[in-house]
Amino acid sequence: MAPTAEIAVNETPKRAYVTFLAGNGDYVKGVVGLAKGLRKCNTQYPLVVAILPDVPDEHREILKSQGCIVREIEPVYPPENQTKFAMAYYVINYSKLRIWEFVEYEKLIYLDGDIQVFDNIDHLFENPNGYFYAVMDCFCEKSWSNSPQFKIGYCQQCPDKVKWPAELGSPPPLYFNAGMFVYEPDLVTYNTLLETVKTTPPTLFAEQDFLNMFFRETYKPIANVYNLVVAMLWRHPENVDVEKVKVVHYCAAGSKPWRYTGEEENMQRDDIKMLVKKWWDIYEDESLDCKNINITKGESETVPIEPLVDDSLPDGVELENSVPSIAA
Ligand SMILES: O=c1ccn([C@@H]2O[C@H](COP(=O)(O)OP(=O)(O)O)[C@@H](O)[C@H]2O)c(=O)[nH]1
Ligand SMILES: OC[C@H]1O[C@H](O[C@@H]2[C@@H](O)[C@H](O)[C@@H](O)[C@H](O)[C@@H]2O)[C@H](O)[C@@H](O)[C@H]1O
Ligand SMILES: [Mn+2]
Repeated sequence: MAPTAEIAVNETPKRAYVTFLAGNGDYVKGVVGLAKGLRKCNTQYPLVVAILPDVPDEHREILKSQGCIVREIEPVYPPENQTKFAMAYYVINYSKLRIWEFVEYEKLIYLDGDIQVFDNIDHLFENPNGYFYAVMDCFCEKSWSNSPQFKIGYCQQCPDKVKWPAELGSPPPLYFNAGMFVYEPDLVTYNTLLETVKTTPPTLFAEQDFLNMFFRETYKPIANVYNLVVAMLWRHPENVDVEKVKVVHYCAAGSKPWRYTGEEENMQRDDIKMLVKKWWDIYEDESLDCKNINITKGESETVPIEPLVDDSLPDGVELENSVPSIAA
């Protein structure tokens, strides 16, 4: 029956998680933590790391020893500009756009290196194709202070608290955080992205703003359990149930676990300390190191995936049904 088996294998849709690593600094710790966290929650899929040429060999070997698929990409730069990004280093984040070229995969989930996955989210791959799935961001942190939303005090997480002024026209379209998204790579989109970026004046949040503009028509919000931007804990606690959170995004100033000192604003919160410890528990767990894994062939622990029940979206925002697949 070999031919059927071969056809079956060829038709298996290739899926993976993908992250991005630049420079010779300490973000490699974030990616190692992410690789171990994905392993701990028994994902069926590999982690691809798109690296810039400046990532040193030593870091590349560390990632390979943790079972990552390491792929070097060329940088992508925005057009010459006088823009003051919210963070100067954001200019390198345009290189994330290269992951649309990974067309050997049918669908990918992108995760920033400062993200940790604490519960299996493989079911997100079952969401209907043709859309860009991501979690809505928050505009309340100081990093947004040069934005019109911040100056007005408007945030999409609580659109009724400070309403968008009618004189400014309709409220901005729903805006996602680009630290986590579900997408389908394809070369037409890839080439259009690269062409469009050449003529798009950069703005505060660099490639995050660009991706929000580019995918505005196909963006579908998913629950914040899939990308908890930690600032939500103090900016919109009413929208967060930390017990249900599956993915944590350590993007607030001072919250990167591998650099955590507890000195910055909000970093002495019990929930931040708990989430940083959760990250370290995985990072330091040697049983999760790739070389120590000895799954007997054919055995794998199926992770129960509880149905997503989320009532934390602001009124009027439709949530894409992230229907969990039944574990195979
Ligand atoms: O020096 C750096 C800065 C950023 N990144 C990558 O770019 C992503 C986006 O940057 P960051 O998460 O710091 O942005 P934030 O989400 O905090 O705004 C990181 O998660 C890393 O994957 C990196 O590899 N090296
Ligand atoms: O290059 C722009 C970056 O913009 C986003 O980070 C922001 C955003 O989350 C704000 O809402 C927070 O206030 C801020 O702290 C944080 O840095 C993405 O997480 C990151 O992947 C990347 O796209
Ligand atoms: Mn991030």
